[in-house]
Amino acid sequence: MQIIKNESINQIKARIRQQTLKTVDPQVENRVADIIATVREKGDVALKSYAKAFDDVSLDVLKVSSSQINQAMKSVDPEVIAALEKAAANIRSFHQLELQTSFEDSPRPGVLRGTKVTALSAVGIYVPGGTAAYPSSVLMNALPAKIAGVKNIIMVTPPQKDGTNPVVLAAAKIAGIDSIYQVGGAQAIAALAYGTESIPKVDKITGPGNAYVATAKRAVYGQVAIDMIAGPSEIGILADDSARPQDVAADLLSQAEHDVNARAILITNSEKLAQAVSDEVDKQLLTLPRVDIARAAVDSNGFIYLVDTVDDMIDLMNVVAPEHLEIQLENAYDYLAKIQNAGSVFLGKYASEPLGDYLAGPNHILPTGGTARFSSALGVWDFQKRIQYLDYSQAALSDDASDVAALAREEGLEAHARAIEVRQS
Ligand SMILES: NC(=O)c1ccc[n+]([C@@H]2O[C@H](COP(=O)([O-])OP(=O)(O)OC[C@H]3O[C@@H](n4cnc5c(N)ncnc54)[C@H](O)[C@@H]3O)[C@@H](O)[C@H]2O)c1
Ligand SMILES: N[C@H](CO)Cc1c[nH]c[nH+]1
Ligand SMILES: [Zn+2]
Repeated sequence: MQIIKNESINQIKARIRQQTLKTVDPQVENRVADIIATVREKGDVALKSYAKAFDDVSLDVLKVSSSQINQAMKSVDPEVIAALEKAAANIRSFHQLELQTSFEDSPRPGVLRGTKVTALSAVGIYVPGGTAAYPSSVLMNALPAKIAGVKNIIMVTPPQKDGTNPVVLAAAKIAGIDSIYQVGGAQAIAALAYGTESIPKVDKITGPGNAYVATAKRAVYGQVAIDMIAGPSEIGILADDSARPQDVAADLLSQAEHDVNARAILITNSEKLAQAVSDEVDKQLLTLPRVDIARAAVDSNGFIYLVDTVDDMIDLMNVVAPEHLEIQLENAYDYLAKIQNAGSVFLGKYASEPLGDYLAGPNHILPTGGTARFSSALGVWDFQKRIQYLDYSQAALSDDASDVAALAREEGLEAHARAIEVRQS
């Protein structure tokens, strides 16, 4: 990892902003625009042809049958099923707390105001599956949608040579999802946004994916809703001399191994830790099965920033706005109040990031590329919407009529004023 030292805070901020811009690639944008246009024009034919081109899989049918799902459930190691069940229970209990409920008030006699919360009707959940299968992303996507009460959940995941990964199908079964299509990448997002002969069009698309998936979600926004830009994984770590280099390096690599475009950033006030972590990363890399992916990520997006104070460290990390933020400082909880921008925060030396990826309960579908400045973790709220309503009595309308009419005429909107006044006669 590159160690950046002897630079001013402003110089480092400029560097970080420059690196964040790199997460939007114009070449990927053009490729994705082309894929979306082709899926809109050719539907299932385009999906099957992209499955062959990008995933090297020839498909007759896109939908996974219920017998395949049931068979998968039986074929998976019971220990893995038990771990999935435990994760599902934790994710459910955490997300249950996010459920928004309807409310109403009556500010005075004759006036009733309210907000009715409903579930979205149809959502598409993207489960990544290019370089690895992600059963955990099935649970993270589907369980909040279920808690919200979404009736129609369509899951898409890239096709695999030997059929969809059985653990992914088992996770779908545990989450209660039975509408699963073998389609990935930008073409899957296009199919969910516009519909094809096999795949129904949805109201919102959620879920993580690589740069093609994230760029496609950005491109179809407006035609459908999206949850956020949840692209290649990122980790930012704030650590001082009290942290163990081997822990910090292991956690940096845990996200680097996701994608060649993953980002791994350490900000520290300790030169000793900076050097030790850099050495540890080089050492631990060599023993990872996904060494090529992790090395590419670390070489292009792995940085260690050395600054003077903990306040500077936090200030810079708020500019990075990482998907995951670990605080490996003494009394980590005390720093939480100063964190403005991060997808999810892991406090102290034992809250290692993969706990959140799999089991603890908070969601692992999180904003990347600096979008944690304005986006949040996937939650039940993403699958709910709100309808406001109003009820007035004749007397209450009379009380308010002249004020509404005055404001309407001030805006030059005479028909508005008359709609109120016609009820006075
Ligand atoms: N931010 C989050 O919340 C979060 C959570 C989990 C995973 N992730 C990220 O999800 C991603 C998973 O990536 P993945 O690649 O393994 O699976 P993926 O499902 O995201 O992407 C695979 C698909 O990408 C498309 N593709 C690949 N190369 C292409 C090319 N050259 N042109 C056009 N399309 C192409 C193919 O259709 C392929 O099926 C990683 O980046 C990981 O970091 C992010
Ligand atoms: N770290 C990923 C989010 O960036 C989530 C994940 C799934 N499996 C393992 N990790
Ligand atoms: Zn991960």
